Parts: sequence; structure tokens; C-alpha cells
Amino acid sequence: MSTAQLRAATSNAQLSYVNAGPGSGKTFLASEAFGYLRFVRHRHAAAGVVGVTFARSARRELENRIRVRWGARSVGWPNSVCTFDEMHRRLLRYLISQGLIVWPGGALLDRPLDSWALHPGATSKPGKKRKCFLTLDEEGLVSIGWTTSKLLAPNPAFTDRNDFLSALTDGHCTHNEIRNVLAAAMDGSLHPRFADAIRECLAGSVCHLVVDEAFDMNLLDTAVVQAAIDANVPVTVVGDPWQSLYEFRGSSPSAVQKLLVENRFLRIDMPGSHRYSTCEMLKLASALFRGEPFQVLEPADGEEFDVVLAHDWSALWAEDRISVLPAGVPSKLDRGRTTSAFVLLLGEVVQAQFGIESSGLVAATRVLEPSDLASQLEEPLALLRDSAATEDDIWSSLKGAFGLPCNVKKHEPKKLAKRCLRRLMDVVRHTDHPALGLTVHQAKGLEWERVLFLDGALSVSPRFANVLDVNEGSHRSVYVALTRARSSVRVLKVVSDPYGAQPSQIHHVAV
Ligand SMILES: Nc1ncnc2c1ncn2[C@@H]1O[C@H](COP(=O)(O)OP(=O)(O)OP(=O)(O)O)[C@@H](O)[C@H]1O
Repeated sequence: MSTAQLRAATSNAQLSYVNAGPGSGKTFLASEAFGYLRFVRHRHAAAGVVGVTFARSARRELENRIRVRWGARSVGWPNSVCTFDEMHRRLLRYLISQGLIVWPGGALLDRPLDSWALHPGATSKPGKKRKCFLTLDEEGLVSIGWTTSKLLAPNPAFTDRNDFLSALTDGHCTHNEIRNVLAAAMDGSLHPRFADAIRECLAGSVCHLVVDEAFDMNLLDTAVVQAAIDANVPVTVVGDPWQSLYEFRGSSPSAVQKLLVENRFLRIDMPGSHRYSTCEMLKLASALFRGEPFQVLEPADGEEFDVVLAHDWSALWAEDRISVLPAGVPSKLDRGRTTSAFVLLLGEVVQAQFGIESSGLVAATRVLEPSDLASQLEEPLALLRDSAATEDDIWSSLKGAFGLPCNVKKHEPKKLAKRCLRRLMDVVRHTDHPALGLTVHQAKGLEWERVLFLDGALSVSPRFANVLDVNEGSHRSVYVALTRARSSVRVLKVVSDPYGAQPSQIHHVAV
């Protein structure tokens, strides 16, 4: 460990904030600090050290590092590493178990859904609709309310109260319902006993809270951290204000800054970088962290990459200048049964090629409930690799594998799904070693030797430098993408992306 990391990991401050740039070893530090807190500072505590972060991939990364460094028992009960969603569920469950909140159907199940996609009764057809949600009254009764609002395609919701109630009483719910009810409970104006109970739960179960990627916290997450502070639980937060990416989940860097200032967190700066092995990357990462102008290069002919990053999955599927295998599907892809079969097929190819789980597998598995996935996909996989097999052969085989009748209109693949299969056939049949394709969100916290970034707003001209603005979400996404490479990053211009969001304008200055 560097001296700066050692100082940060072994700080005995009640509240500390470690501020550091990309590749400076923040996650490394969070894992070191976890061991110090668990085995030294709080070795006699009955409550646990809890590490908390955002995406499931980030949670896995942090937990793996802690297991490797400190042994599997270091994260055993009462210690844990979890996502904020998991923490919200635990707190709500505590309120239910104490009889303070009455949940429809009684109990909150262990595995909330990510979304209501394909749940009977939930709709994602865009348009102005009556939309059901949960409310909490001061007696602790959770009931169903509704509002008329515009439904957005990727966010299905219930429009009928009875359908919603029967899904809830069957034990289903999404993280969204949990967040809504917990946020209402934490709002002290409703009834102070909810907030008192939450502080009691935190004080009894957590002896130290370590928050990684702190600038992704939303208002509910900061309220949970504030409740821990009010319960006298020591807190360490680690973060880089430039790496706040979860705007769609309501991340609020300004609320995080407010939390740090109002509670007088001890700020520990951790300079230095451990990721970068070339002057080019050291210079680029330092300019990015300081908000200074920087230049980027286009790839040279034939240059190879370990990973290709893009703002969204669609840009990766639309790219045909390089051989890239995206580990996820465009968000606009329909969620029907035939498309779900394609998602499972992609999952097998990605697993075989890169040894990782592709995005969207959980939802597709829920739709098709395969009995023996490996043998069901044996024939479609063989046809995918057989250059004599046509696109129609693969669709028929996929339908057959999951018992979907052929020649039924609703099981016909849609235009976008067909385009994705054609691209997959092309990549699988013409390259032995395609690059892994990921979105910037999926790449957060990870690193590779050589990175190619697909972007439409950065200038790659030798006459211009780019300047990013920390207050722009899409600029922060560019920052994360450009700082993932150990030795080199190149930028390939994408002219337009018909499906995904475009980053907002980046300021260019002449050099
Ligand atoms: N003291 C150290 N000695 C050797 N390697 C280190 C040290 N600290 C960190 N590293 C390595 O440097 C790389 C970057 O570390 P880490 O992922 O923790 O950085 P980070 O600050 O969380 O990055 P980012 O926020 O940009 O994702 C990793 O490969 C990590 O193992």
C-alpha cells in the first residue's frame, strides 16, 4: 500500500471521506480498510462492518477483493458487502418484522425484481396512463395509490389496482416499491417512530459503514447514511465526484457534497495512480481529474483492443468496422419469448468467449424458465457457428428449443432482434477473438490493457483538445470510459446512434 492509502485505510476518524482520482486505488483501499476495521478497530464489536456500493457488478468486485485479501470469513455474518438496494430491503424488512409497517401479503421476499417487465398485468406501452404506486400512512399501512402520468417504454407499471395488489400479495415487488415505501418511512414528518426504528436497526447491526463510489448516492441513499451517522455509526465514504453515473437512479452529487460538509467529514486526499503503466495514460487521467483540456487519438489500422466501450448497447450492435461481441442487448429490444431465447443464446456465446455473465440473462430466464439450458441451446449454437445455416434456421431452432410454435405471428422475431442475430452470426463466424463490448456503466470500476471507446462528441483532431464539465452526466460517462485502460485508449467516432442517447456537446479548444 502507498503511504496515502495506508493513512486513509487506518484512519480512526468517526466520519472520513477519501477523495481520489481514477485508478488511485479507491476500491483497493475500500477492501484494505474493510479488513482493518473488521480485525483491528472493531474486532470486539457484535455488529458488522458493512461495505455498500451500487451496481451488482461493483458489489461482486469489492466482495471478491475482500475475500481474496482477508479470507471468506471476513464477509460472513454480521459483516457483509451489499448494494444500496439490498440495504433498503433489509431496513424495510426490519420495519415489517417490528410490526411498524404492514406490507400487502405480509412478507417482503428475498429477491425483488429489477422491473415489472413481462409480469402479467404490467404494461410498458407508451402513452398517458393511470399508474399505480405504493403509499404509506402514519399507521404504517402500505396501500395502493395512483397517478396519471406518461408511461415510458422501458419502465413497465401497473394500471389496474387489482392486478398490482395480486402481484404484491403473491410476494412480488420491484426495488422501486421498496424505495418508495422506505423513503416515505424515513421522512420524519410522517411519523418519527419509523426513523427511530431505522436508526435502532443500523446502530444494532452495523459497527462501521464503508461506502464505495459514494457520488452515485441518491437522496434515499444519503438519507440512509445520515441515519447511520445520527445513530453514531462511524462512516467512511470513498469517491471521485467525476464518476457519478447513476443519474437515472437519481444520483445526486450535490446531496453527497452537502452530507459531507454538514457532517464535517474528515477529508483525506489520496493522490497517485496505480492503474496506469504508460505516460500517455498517466497524463490523460491526471488532466481528466483536474478538468484540464486533453487530446485523444483515433485507432490505427489493425490496432487491437481488449474491450470496446459505448454509451449504450445499441451503439455496440450497430458497429461493423470492428469485431466486437456485446455482452448485453439494446434496451429497445422487445422482451418477448423469441427475443428472450436470443438473449439466452447470446449469454452462452459471451460466457464461452469471455467467462462472464451477459446482461439481461435473469429477465430472459424468468420468461422462458429453461429446464436444461445447455442442452436446449446445443442445436441453435451449432447452427450459429455453421456458415451454411441461415438466419431463419437459427430462429426456428431457437423457437423449437423453448417450445414456441413456428408460424405464429406473436412469436415472429422483430426487426431489431433480427438485426442483432445477423450481427452475432457475423461476429461468431468471422472472428476467433472478438473484443468484449460493454456499456460504460458496466465498465465502471473495471480496467483493461487496451480500450476502444465509441463516441460521437469527443474531438480526435490533433488541432483540438477537449474539455469536460463535471456537472454534465454524459461528460462523466466519457471520463469513466477514458480512464479504464492501463496502457492505451483510442476513440472511434460514431456519427449517429439511431437508438441510444447522444452525449451533450463537449467543448473543444484549439491547441
Ligand atoms: N498499493 C497498490 N499497489 C499495487 N497495485 C495497486 C495498489 N493500489 C491499487 N492497485 C491496483 O491499481 C488498479 C486500480 O485500483 P482500483 O481499481 O482500486 O482503483 P480505483 O481508484 O477504484 O479506480 P476507478 O475509480 O478509476 O475505477 C488495480 O489493478 C489495483 O489492484
